[in-house]
Amino acid sequence: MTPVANLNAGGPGVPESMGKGDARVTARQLPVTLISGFLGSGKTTLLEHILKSKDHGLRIAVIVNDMSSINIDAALIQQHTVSQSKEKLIQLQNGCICCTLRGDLLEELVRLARTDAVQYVVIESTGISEPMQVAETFTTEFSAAMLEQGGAAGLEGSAILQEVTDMGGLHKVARLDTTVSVLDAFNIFHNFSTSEFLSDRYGSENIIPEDERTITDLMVDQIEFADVIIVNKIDLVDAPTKSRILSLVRNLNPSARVIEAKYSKVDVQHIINTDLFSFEKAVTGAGWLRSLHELTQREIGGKAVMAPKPETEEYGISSFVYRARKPFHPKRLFNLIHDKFVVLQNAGNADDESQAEDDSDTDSVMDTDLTEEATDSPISSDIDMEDNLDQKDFAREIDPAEILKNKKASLAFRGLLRSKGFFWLATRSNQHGEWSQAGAILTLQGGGPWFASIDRDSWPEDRDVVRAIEADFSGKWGDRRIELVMIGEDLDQEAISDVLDKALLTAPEMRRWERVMGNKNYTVEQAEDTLCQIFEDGFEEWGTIVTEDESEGDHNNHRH
Ligand SMILES: Nc1nc2c(ncn2[C@@H]2O[C@H](COP(=O)(O)OP(=O)(O)OP(=O)(O)O)[C@@H](O)[C@H]2O)c(=O)[nH]1
Repeated sequence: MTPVANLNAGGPGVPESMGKGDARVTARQLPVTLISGFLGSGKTTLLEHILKSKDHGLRIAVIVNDMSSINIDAALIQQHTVSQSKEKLIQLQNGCICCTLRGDLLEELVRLARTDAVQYVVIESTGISEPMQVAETFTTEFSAAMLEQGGAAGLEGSAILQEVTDMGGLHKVARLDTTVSVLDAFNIFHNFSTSEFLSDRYGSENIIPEDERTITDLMVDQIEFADVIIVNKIDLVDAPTKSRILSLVRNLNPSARVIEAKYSKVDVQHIINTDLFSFEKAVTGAGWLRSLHELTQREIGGKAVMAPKPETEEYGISSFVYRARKPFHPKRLFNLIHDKFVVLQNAGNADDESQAEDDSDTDSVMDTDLTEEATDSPISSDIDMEDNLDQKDFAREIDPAEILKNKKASLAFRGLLRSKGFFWLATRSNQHGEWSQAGAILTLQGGGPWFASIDRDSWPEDRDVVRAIEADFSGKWGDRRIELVMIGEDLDQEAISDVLDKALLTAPEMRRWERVMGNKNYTVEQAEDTLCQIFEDGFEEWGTIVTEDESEGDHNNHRH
């Protein structure tokens, strides 16, 4: 790395104190801008633009994955510094596949922070990384967890990890200032209508087998997480498409600064030293999801509905919240979604063995004598027989091309680009399900417990939080409910609500559900077993409930 002359005194990188006598103490926090974006979206073009720009007046160190891709001329090197690092996919214990910064990058950041040579760092992350996971690298918890698992994960540079942990985490020496996502305007809508996995597009040599992420999911992550979104290659789309894109991006991330660009030419002041990044904001989920709690009453289609404050309803992009205080019938939900979405279950927690066990468990439940509740009246009388599917149908595989066709042909779902929230399944009365759909891919997995199903002693202590929880309670079943935010183009709210309503328990089924849940002779397990016999449930097991404490820092577990 080349130290550079002409220090710009007084910039953000100037150390407050260099911790005399102890090389490990570093008082300054080196500000960092993290650039994400799909391959070919214009990240390298942006880096070159930043390096050439005189507007920031800073000496910047750029950390890239592939040095050959950046066209660095001698003049740029003189003013700045470029180093290379590789990100590496590792599997964390919680099953999450994280594209994280390797030890050598940590080392590089610590080293840069200790010198006066640079005042700012820009990291170009690979096209396949989720910015949230790179951002997590800047937390104390991450350094500690990585240190513990360093050996197993094959992580190099554990000496520096130890040092970073001792210092209290990377954030003591480096500060994430801004996260930027570069979007390729030409491809954005295409990326919403594909069922491709990353490995389909980028090949198995670049993507490890455990990586089950899809193109659409990754793009949505990159949009929803960013402080600044650069809609690049705007020259390649016509004016109406540009308006649709900007409207979609604003709906997906209302709090981001959205900038249109050609060849990534943006005012660098908008992406350097903005102080926009907040880890707290990032972990509480996408802006539009937070807006669940900032609802306004609006009139849509002649009906008064609660919906998030719309950023725009222009250009046909809009959003609304689907809500229900009844659970889904598992099989009817499955019938509704299985041929219109590629349904991924327990993403990142793939455990085929436990699934095999679960299957045998289900069989044994079916073989045992029905419990008292289940036998005291004919089960089928409450169920619409037309909806009955064989157990094996839950495992029916449909060609993704057919799924895409079906989704396009579905009045309810054809315009749906993104939906997210939580749901209540009749057979899983103590745990909420997490729903996240992006384009053709719908990911379903188990979340935390319903607060109504746990002792108040186990609730968070913070009064405001308790008040918020209580505000979600309604009637006998507490906070059990369905809340799904839908974002899309020319959304037919009535059609969506109608098909989802039809997947809920009917009134007689609900009475039956309530009888089982109200039966004091049942343990929790017996009640669930009984419900499983009444309402066929072939979805994969959700596994044990993750409590709020355990899931801290787990970006997938946005409860509110
Ligand atoms: N038409 C057009 N082309 C652009 C624009 N921005 C970048 N490009 C071109 O798109 C191609 C990819 O740009 P890069 O900057 O290399 O993209 P990247 O995101 O760094 O790509 P990877 O390094 O592969 O991840 C290059 O040929 C650029 O010249 C733009 O705004 N309009």
